[in-house]
Amino acid sequence: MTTQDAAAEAAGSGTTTDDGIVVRGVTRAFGAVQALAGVDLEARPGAVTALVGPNGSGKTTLLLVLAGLLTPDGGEVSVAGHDPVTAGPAARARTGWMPDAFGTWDSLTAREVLTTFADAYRLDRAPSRRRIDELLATVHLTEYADRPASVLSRGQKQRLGLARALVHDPQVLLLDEPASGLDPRSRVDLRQLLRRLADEGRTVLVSSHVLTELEEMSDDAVFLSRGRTVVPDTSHGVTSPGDGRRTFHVRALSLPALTAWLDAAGAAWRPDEPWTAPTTGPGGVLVEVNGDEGAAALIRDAVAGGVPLVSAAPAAGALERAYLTLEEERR
Ligand SMILES: Nc1ncnc2c1ncn2[C@@H]1O[C@H](COP(=O)(O)OP(=O)(O)OP(=O)(O)O)[C@@H](O)[C@H]1O
Repeated sequence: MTTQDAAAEAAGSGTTTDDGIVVRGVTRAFGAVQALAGVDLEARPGAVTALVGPNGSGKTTLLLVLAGLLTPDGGEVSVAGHDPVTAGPAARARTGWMPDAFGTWDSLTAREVLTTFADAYRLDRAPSRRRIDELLATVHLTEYADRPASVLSRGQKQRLGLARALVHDPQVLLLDEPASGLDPRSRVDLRQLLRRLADEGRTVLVSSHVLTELEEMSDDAVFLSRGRTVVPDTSHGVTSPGDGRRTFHVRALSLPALTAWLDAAGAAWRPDEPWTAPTTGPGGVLVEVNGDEGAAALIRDAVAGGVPLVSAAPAAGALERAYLTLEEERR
């Protein structure tokens, strides 16, 4: 069985294999502040899982626990099949960690920074040298490979931090606000890279406040509020995270033709905005589909059925709407 097969099987069965992340009832306090108050989370291989929550909800604390950099007070954690506390070296060997701000040693070159980490992971020198060259190219820092890290801009340091997280070819990637400081082109590159890593069967857990960006790259979402996992109110049409269903915005030259076809096909749809009067012209609706395959089937069948489709794309804003249903103030 390939990694992808295993990932598909895990996704299909709703269980997480040893290549994913499982968190059960994890707690962690800092003095009187209960940063994690019982977090449950599963992130599956082959998927990008978004970690979403207001300031102070515990995202960084949770990622530090998963990276083995902070010991939880209680609960169970498994990262790529290992407990980061009791099997730290084994867990860290399979985990790539990218903090929200990557501190480098300014006197080292970009290449030396990566070589230092490769050495710390006890990787063989020759293959790791090749891998470091590839990673520097992947994050568009080849030009800076032999220049001191002190000359790197904030965004370039972030990209070096991403390469650092990947240096030992980890199964699980933990990224805390990876896009902060990145320019638009680098953000697109990051999205595509994370998508590719997930498609290769890796487990990617990424926290960000930029929900539109998370929406474009994530398959599942986990919401944190006051140190707990919460399930947002999905009664207003927000796609439930983790169930593989997605909302697509579908537009056609004739709204009546589109809705009549959707009704006949038994598809679940709703207006994309309040309708004040029946329209006979062009328009769009939001349709629930079962993953990308469901979307592809919908588009194919609608076109075959004579619906004059104009566009069909993942609906923006579902994560944001889910987020806004969380009844929590920032702390
Ligand atoms: N080292 C620490 N000492 C004391 N309190 C801490 C420490 N680290 C985190 N906290 C507290 O724990 C809570 C959770 O913080 P955390 O950084 O995990 O939140 P977050 O969701 O990552 O927030 P943000 O979105 O602002 O990055 C906050 O109330 C924070 O003040």
